[in-house]
This record gives sequence, structure tokens and C-alpha cells, in this order.
Amino acid sequence: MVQATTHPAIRGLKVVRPYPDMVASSGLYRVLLSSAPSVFTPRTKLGLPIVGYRSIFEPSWLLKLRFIRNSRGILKEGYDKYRDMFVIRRWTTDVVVIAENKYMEEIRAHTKDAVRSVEPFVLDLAGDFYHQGKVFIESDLQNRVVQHKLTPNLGNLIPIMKSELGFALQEELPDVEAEDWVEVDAINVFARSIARIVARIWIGPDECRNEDWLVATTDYTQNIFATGFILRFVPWFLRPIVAPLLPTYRSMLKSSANAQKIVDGLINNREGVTRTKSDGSKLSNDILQWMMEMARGKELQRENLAERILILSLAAIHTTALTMAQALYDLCANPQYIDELREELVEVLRSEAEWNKTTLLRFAKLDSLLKESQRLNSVFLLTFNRFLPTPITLSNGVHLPARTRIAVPQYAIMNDPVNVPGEDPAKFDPWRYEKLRKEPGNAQKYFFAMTDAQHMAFGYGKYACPGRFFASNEIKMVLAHLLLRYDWKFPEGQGRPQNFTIDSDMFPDPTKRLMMRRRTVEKGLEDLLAF
Ligand code: HEM
Repeated sequence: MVQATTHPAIRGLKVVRPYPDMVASSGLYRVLLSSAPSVFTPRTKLGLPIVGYRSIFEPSWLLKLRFIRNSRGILKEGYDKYRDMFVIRRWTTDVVVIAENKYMEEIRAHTKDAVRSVEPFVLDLAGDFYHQGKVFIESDLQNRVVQHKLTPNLGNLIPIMKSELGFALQEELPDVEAEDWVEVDAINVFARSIARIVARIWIGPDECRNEDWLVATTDYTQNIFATGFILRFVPWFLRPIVAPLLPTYRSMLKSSANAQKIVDGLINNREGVTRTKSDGSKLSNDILQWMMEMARGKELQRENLAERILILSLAAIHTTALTMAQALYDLCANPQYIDELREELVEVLRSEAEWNKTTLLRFAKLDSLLKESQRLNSVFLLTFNRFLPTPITLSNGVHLPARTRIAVPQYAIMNDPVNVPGEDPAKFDPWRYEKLRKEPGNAQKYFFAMTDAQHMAFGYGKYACPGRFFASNEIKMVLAHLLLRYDWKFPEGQGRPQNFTIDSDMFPDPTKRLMMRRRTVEKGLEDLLAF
């Protein structure tokens, strides 16, 4: 029997399966599931294997449900068995997973590397129903601003970021004046602290500490994901009825309205300034200002600007906070490396005597730790998520129709021993990339913010994450402060929080805590720290 997939994105990827999903409703289902041989591999009409079925009797809906919590296992199975190319079944869509670099390069050449990850990302959030994120699809003002304004200004922004991180950490970390160990919910504290720094750079000094903005940006992310997650299980035609019943949906709209109000007020003030200061000297150095300057046509509409800033906060806050928390967890799980890392921080800060681009560049061990931690605990298992704009036939003869959804199993690739550079691929080695950079010809390779075919945690190609250079600076500045000001460990009897997955995103167990204690800062550094 031939079943056609239903999602418009995968029209043409017909699935050939010789058994009906109705088997699931039979009383024999459980017995059959466990006793049937697992040698059978369903394939799409194009001949691509679909991974993850536990037996010939497992219905597709169950596989799609299982992908939510077992994506890591299913992707690894596909990567180990088929390597080049295979298909995974997600709740809303099938995805052609491409693990062989050769085929990805063929796709990049064919598309001129001009397709972005935004559309699949928004559709995954059921975005075509509630339109959140639509502005990101319509145009790429956010990318232009990050690439042409934020990144070239990173050096100038360091003092501002330092000042805001001092305030943020003092506000958000628990009070640890006494030299006792105090428990901390690292994920939440880091998300709130990063949200503050991001707010300062996104909307400037006047409103960045406005609690409504901070709540809007942190809650918006959680609510948009939760709403999208629930709505995915609701048929398209019922979504307009179900959505308003969801508290997460109502909170999301409230965040959006609050953000709109704040951005509106800022634009009112700034339009006056733009008119009177023709030399531009008094204009703010922040994302909103840059967007106002670079926006064209519809991008200039206030709702458009406000939504864009909100979604750019979404892209920047939790990804960064999780990456930072994972690195700190890795250090706590391997405390023998902490002193060596502190030595580097102290030595570089003493010799530079200030926080600047070179200071952050010289934090080579910290940079290497971040890359190694990301290799083992990346936020995304799949990157290079794209819809093919036009059909393509790859050199292995596989024809992929237009609108095929593709992705790269970057977590499996990064953790395949043959792709791990340096020695001992199975080991957590925080100095792996620092050692490699010392080898001849490698000085400009293996930086945390760089992407290559073996390490695509920030994506790949022209539309790899444009914010990765900002994220790298931000994490280094915050982590350096956290390590110099405090000691860190896990609570008695608790090990490193285990990672779990929801769909193809990975998170550390949010119920786990860290312990922190104030320490004496090395001589001569007190005045260099933000707090
Ligand atoms: C550690 C933190 C971060 C991680 C792990 C991360 C990861 C990613 C990944 C995997 C992609 C998809 C790229 C691809 O598929 O080729 C992406 C896209 C994007 N990221 Fe990040 N990101 C981070 C921080 C940031 C920050 C701080 C910003 C803003 C300054 C940002 C802005 C964006 C934008 C605008 C896109 C969409 C690019 C497009 O048009 O396709 N990200 N990010």
C-alpha cells in the first residue's frame, strides 16, 4: 500500500509502506511491535530510507511522537546506518537529512546559498497560523543589521556590555556576600542576565531595564515555543479556535503588545533626534537605531520593527544562555580544568589591563572550552534547515522536488570520531581546539564562532548564524566574571545534568541546580571587573 504524506512542504515524497497504520488500533499491536523483526526498512518513493521505525507494525504517528523525545537516538541510527542521506518523520513534516558534505555542497551551489533557515523555523512553530516570525521570512533586515552594524561594532560595544553585565549579574545572581555555598538555578539566572545584556544592545539605555521588556523577551521565547508545540498537534482548521484558549498564546500576544508599546515610545523619541542631529553624533548605537536607519519600504513600519526586534531577542537569549550553562556544567563535571582556565583569564587581563577585542581573542582556552562543550551539548541536533526553492537531482541520482525540507545532522557529525579533530575523540578535552590552533597553519582555524563542515552548531554557509560573533564575546565576558568572582560545583550527590531533547533541540535537565560561593579575586584584577 502506498501512503502519501500530507504536508505541502513534502509533496512528492511519497512513502512506500506495505502495511496500514490501522494495525496500531488492533489489540495485538503491542505484541507485534515487540516481537516483529526489525530488519525491514521503509523507503520513500525516491528510495530514501526512513529511519526510526521499531518494527513493520509501528504506525507513522507513533514514530513521529517518539521523535519528540528520542530525536537523538533516531538521528544517530540514521547517521550510523545510512550516513549519506535518510529521512526522518517529524510531527508536521518529513525531513531529508543530509549527512554527506558532498551533497550539501551540491545543494549550496544549486541554490547559490541563498536560502535561509527562517522559514522552516517559523513553520515548526506553527507560525503560518499565528504569524509570529513572519517578518523574518518577508525580508532579512535583521541579518543585514547584525552583519553590517552589530558585528563591525563589537569592539565599541565591549565597555557597554561590560557595564550591563555587571548590573545584570548583581541583579540576577543570588546574594552570596558571605563565603557560604548558595544554590542557584543557573538556566533561569543566565537567561535573565543574557536578556538584560541583549536588551541594552537591542533597544539602548532608556528602556533596557524596563521589567516589561525583560519579561516580554524572556517569556515570549518560552510561550512561542510552547504554543507552537501544542498547536502542532491540532489540525490546521481548528487552530484559530484552540489557540485563544491557550494561556501561553495569550501571554505571547501580551508580550508582543508590551514590546510594541516600548518600541513605539523609543521611535517617537528618536525620530525627533534623527531630525535635529544631522551629524548623527547623538544617535544610539543599538539594534533599533540601526534597523531604523537600514529599513526600507514595509520594514519601516513600527509593528514590523517591534516584531523584528522581539524575534531577534528570541534568537539571541536562550541559545546563548544554554550554551553558557552547558560550558559551566562541563567545568563543574571536570573541575581539574578550572584553575588552568582562571590562570589564562588572570594573565590576559593583567597584561591587557582592560576589556577589549584582543582581550577576548586571547582567551584561547575559554574559546576552546566553548567549542568543545558545544560539540558535546549543542542546542540544535539539526542545522542547515532549509526548504529547497527549486528541484535538484544530486550526483547520486536522488531527485529532490521543490519544497523538500532538508537538514544536516550536525550533532551526529560533530560527534563522529572520524570528524573530531585532535586526539581522543571520545574524551571531553576543553583544550582540544586551543592545542590544534598552535599547530602550523592552524592559527586562524577552530575558533568557537567559526563553522566548518565538521562543526555546524551555528549552521553553515552564507546564512549560518549571523549573531555568533556577538554571542561568543558575550559568553566569554560573562563566564570570565563568573569564574573569577565565584567558585562553582554541583550540589552534594548530584552529577552533571543530563541532556534531553524536545524535537531536534537539546536542553540540560532544568530541575538541576548549581552551587556557588564568593571567592577572593586575584590581586590587581578587582578594578578590571564589572562588579
Ligand atoms: C550560542 C548562541 C547561538 C546559537 C547556538 C545559534 C545558532 C543558530 C543556528 C544553528 C542558526 C541556523 C543557521 C543555519 O541553519 O545555517 C541560527 C540562525 C540565526 N541566528 Fe543564531 N545562534 C546563537 C546566537 C544568536 C545571536 C546572539 C543572534 C543575534 C545577534 C542570532 C541571530 C540569528 C539569526 C538572525 C539567524 C537566522 C539567519 C537566517 O536568516 O537564516 N543568533 N543561529
